[in-house]
Amino acid sequence: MLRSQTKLFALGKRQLCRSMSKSCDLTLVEVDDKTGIATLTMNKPPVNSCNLEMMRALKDSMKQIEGNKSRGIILTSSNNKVFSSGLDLNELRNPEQERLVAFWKELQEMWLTLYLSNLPTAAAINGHALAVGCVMASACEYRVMLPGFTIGIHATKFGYVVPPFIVNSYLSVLPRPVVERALLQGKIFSTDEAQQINLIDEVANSKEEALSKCASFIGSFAEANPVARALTKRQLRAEFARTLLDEPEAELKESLEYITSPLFQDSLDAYLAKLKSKNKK
Ligand SMILES: CCCCC/C=C\C/C=C\C=C\CC(=O)SCCNC(=O)CCNC(=O)[C@H](O)C(C)(C)COP(=O)(O)OP(=O)(O)OC[C@H]1O[C@@H](n2cnc3c(N)ncnc32)[C@H](O)[C@@H]1OP(=O)(O)O
Repeated sequence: MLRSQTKLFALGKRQLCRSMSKSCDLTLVEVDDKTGIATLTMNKPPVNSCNLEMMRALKDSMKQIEGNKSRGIILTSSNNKVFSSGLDLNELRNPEQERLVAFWKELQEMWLTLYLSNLPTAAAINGHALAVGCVMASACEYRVMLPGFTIGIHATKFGYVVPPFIVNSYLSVLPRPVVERALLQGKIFSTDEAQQINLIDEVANSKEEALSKCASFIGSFAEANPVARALTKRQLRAEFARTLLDEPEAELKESLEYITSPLFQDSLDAYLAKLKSKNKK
C-alpha cells in the first residue's frame, strides 16, 4: 500500500504542500499569503476518483490547512473537465477485507473532516462532480460551478443504496422533497439545473472566476470571530454528522455487508464494464 506523505515548500510568497503517492502528487495546497486562503487541488489523474490514498491525502491536507491557521479552504481540481468522479470503483470490486475496511473508514473520516471543518469551506467546481464528488462539494459551505458540467448522486441508477451520511450531505444543502426525488431518480443535474435548485450558489465562466467568487465568500466571514464561527457551524452540522460521530462502526458494518453482497458486486461488474466499453467504441 502506498503511504501518502506531505511536504512543505516555500514558494515565493506562497506555501505549497503536497500529499504524495509514489507516482504523483494526489493533492496540492497553496496558501495565498495576502488572503490566508488555502486552495486544495485534487490531482489524481485521470478523473480524481477517490481511492484510499486519495481520501487520506485529502483528509491530511485539510488537517494541515487547519493547523496552519489558514482563513478558509477552496476545494478544486487540476483537471479542467472533472472535479471528481467519486469513489474509485476498483476499490469496491471484489475487495480484500482489510483494505475495504481502511477505505471505508477513510471515507468516513475524510467526509467528517470536510463537513465539520473549523474553517469556511467552498468548492470551485471546475468539472463534473459525480457521486462522492458531489458529496464533497455539498459538504462545503459554498459552491461555484462552471457551465457545461454535471453534478449529482446517481447511485440508485446503477443499483447502489445511498448511505445515510451521503443522504445527509444533500439534506444540508437541499430541501427534503428535492433530496428525496433527486436520490430516488439518481438525478444528475446540469450546471443550470443545479443553480435553479440551489445545489450550487453561483456560476462562473472560468476557474479563476470560480476561485475568486469562493474567496469572496470566505472573505465574508472577516468580521466573525473564528472560534465562535467554528463552534456555531459544528452545532448546526452536528445533527447530520451524528451517525458517523456516534456509531462509525455500525455504519461501517452495514456498508461492508452491502458492498460485499453478490447483489452489489454483480451490479458493479455490469456498471464498470459499461464505463470501460465507452472508451473502446
Ligand atoms: C443501507 C446500507 C447502505 C450501504 C451503502 C454502501 C455502499 C454504497 C456504495 C457505493 C457508493 C458509491 C458512491 C460513489 O462515489 S461511486 C462512484 C460513482 N462514479 C461514477 O459513476 C462516475 C463514472 N465516471 C464517469 O461518468 C466519467 O468517467 C466522467 C464523467 C467522470 C469523466 O468522463 P471522461 O470521458 O472524461 O473520462 P472516462 O473516459 O469516462 O474515464 C477515464 C478512466 O477513468 C475510469 N473511471 C472513471 N470514473 C471512475 C471511478 N469512479 N472509479 C474508477 N474508475 C473510473 C474510466 O473507466 C476510464 O478508465 P479507462 O477506460 O481509461 O481504463
